[in-house]
Amino acid sequence: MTTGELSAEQRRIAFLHDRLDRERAAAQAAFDAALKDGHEQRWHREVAVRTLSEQVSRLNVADENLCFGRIDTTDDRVYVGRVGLFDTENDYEPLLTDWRAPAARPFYTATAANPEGVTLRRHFRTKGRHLESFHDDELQLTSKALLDALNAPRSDTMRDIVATIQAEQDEVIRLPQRGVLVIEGGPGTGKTAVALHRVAYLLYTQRERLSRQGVLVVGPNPGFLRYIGEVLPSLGETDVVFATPGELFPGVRTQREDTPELQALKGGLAAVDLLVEAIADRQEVPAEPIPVELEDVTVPLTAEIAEQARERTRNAGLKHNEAQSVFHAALVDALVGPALDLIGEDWPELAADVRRELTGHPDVRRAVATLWPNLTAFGLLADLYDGRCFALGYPELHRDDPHAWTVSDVPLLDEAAELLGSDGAAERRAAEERRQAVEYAQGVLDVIDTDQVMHEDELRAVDLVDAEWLADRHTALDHRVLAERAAVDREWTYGHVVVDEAQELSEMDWRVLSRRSPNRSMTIVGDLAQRQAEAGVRDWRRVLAPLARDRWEYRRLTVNYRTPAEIMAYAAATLAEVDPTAVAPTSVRHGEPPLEVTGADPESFRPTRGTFAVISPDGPLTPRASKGLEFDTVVVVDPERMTPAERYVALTRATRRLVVLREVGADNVT
Ligand SMILES: Nc1ncnc2c1ncn2[C@@H]1O[C@H](COP(=O)(O)OP(=O)(O)OP(=O)(O)O)[C@@H](O)[C@H]1O
Repeated sequence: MTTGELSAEQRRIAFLHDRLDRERAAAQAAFDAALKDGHEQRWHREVAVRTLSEQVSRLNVADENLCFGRIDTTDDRVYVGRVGLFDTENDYEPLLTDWRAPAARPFYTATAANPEGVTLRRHFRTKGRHLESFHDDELQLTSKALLDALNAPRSDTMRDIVATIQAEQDEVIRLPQRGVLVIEGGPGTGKTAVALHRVAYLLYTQRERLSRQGVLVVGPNPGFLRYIGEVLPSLGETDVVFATPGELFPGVRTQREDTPELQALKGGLAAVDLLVEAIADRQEVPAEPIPVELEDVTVPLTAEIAEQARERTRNAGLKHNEAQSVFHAALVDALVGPALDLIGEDWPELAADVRRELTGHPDVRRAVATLWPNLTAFGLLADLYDGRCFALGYPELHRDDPHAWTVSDVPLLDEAAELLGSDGAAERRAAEERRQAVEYAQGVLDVIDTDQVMHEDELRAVDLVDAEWLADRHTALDHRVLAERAAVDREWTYGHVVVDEAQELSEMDWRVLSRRSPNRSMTIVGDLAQRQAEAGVRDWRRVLAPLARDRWEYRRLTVNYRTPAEIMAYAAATLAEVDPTAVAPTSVRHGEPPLEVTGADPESFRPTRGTFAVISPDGPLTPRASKGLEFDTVVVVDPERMTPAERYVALTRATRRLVVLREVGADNVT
């Protein structure tokens, strides 16, 4: 690196920052103008405001590490960065190429064996707008830039890896979005990083469609979602919904986890049959006849009559709630004959009169509400856990507070909602929202109409549009952020779904996800050797067969970017306990061997620099909660009290130093 070359590159980078500033100023000015624009129709203005504000935020995050690389081929030079910048005065020549664009690809994939025409690959190290240094690699696999990135101390949140994506990762990131993609790899192979960069890549290539439907990223717990939450915004992407499996049913608050046995029971496919039974159990026949007091006679609604109506209704094959009106009609049908017998007279209109009286009769309505009640998913499950489970032969489902929802209840709630069908609440809510929208629109039109004194031949707003039409336009452009709209709508379907730590999900969880992704465009990320949940995945094929039939691809990542080789070698014995045939990923870095100590205070290992965690079966960070996370220094307390899979996860969280601590009392663990 000569001084002349460095200053030439410095000038280039300063020039790119200057361009970025100009583009940002132009986007900001257009955004301000769109906000103030009173002439443009409201919905056009709102679309413009939204698009421009997204553009401004995308350009805002590009300041840090704007340009991080350059590739030269025999006839071209490409600067690679976080966003694309173009020379508007020169036929839109690219000045900086977005890392996701095809032209940037050789930056990640060229190797000495397969240079793809690349004669030079240069990595820049910048601080703010200043270029501190650069280095050229000889297209070797582990470049200095990668090692610098991996050796840097970690922070509380994961960072993006755009500057150092490796070839095997790049291939996965850019795979076309067809069907389901499973990415498997050992600890630290960058599965999470790759899945998130893949989301950014898909949003770049299909922004229009994906930002309308949104992308859902499912992670194991809120701590993990906080840890990965900054990666996509740092890449300028915000239309992404993050959720844990326990948050996938709108309105549920999960307070705890079930025992492993209950998780297995609730997570297996047999739970669908259990719910079907529980619903059937709510379609009752009366123990004692229910009197229906007609004007002239009292007809007993007997068990036989109810049974007859129930069979007819069940044969109609509708969902429970949607079948309630069928049951009502069937019950009336079944009551007409006995009523006529009791009246003991017969004239042509009598049957029709009796039928009319029965149909509107409050006793019949009340009987319908008892024998075939309208049910919510919450109501069905709470009633099951409260006591009905005994009669159904599942006493273990009983709990004192039936409303204390657990994470494994969530797929049951979703399945129940699916089986029950609409209870009418959503329709009633939608009708009320619609009524309010029309009322509001009418108010707007009234104001416009009275505000302006017009000549009588002039067309007025109310001559051109009516409140219904205006309300339609308003509803079509619902500008709540996508995450807010999706979170409250159980039937929301996403353009793409990413599932991280996917090995933990039960068969019932997969059914929920398949309902959120009817086009089955999914990226599934996991490692079977790290599975801790009893009801989790043991074989990808078993999960994927009902989900995607044969429309899925499988890719494996093989290089460990987190854990030094010495720590991986130590964890190998545990991996063999989990699965003797499993192969550990190859670490890129070396470091110190793990330290084994007995009876010390875990806090005494807290380093002066970098992140630190104590992973213990008693917490505060349990092996389960440490899934997917990493820390510079990790103390693993009493690994023998962990299952092999828990121990494997705990031992592979350290980026630098691992201490294995035995025989400390729980009191010592803070
Ligand atoms: N190409 C890369 N350049 C720089 N850092 C990388 C690269 N690939 C992965 N890393 C880093 O390696 C670490 C591990 O990555 P990540 O958490 O995505 O792995 P994982 O496969 O999901 O691990 P686990 O299965 O243990 O959860 C992270 O700090 C990530 O930023």
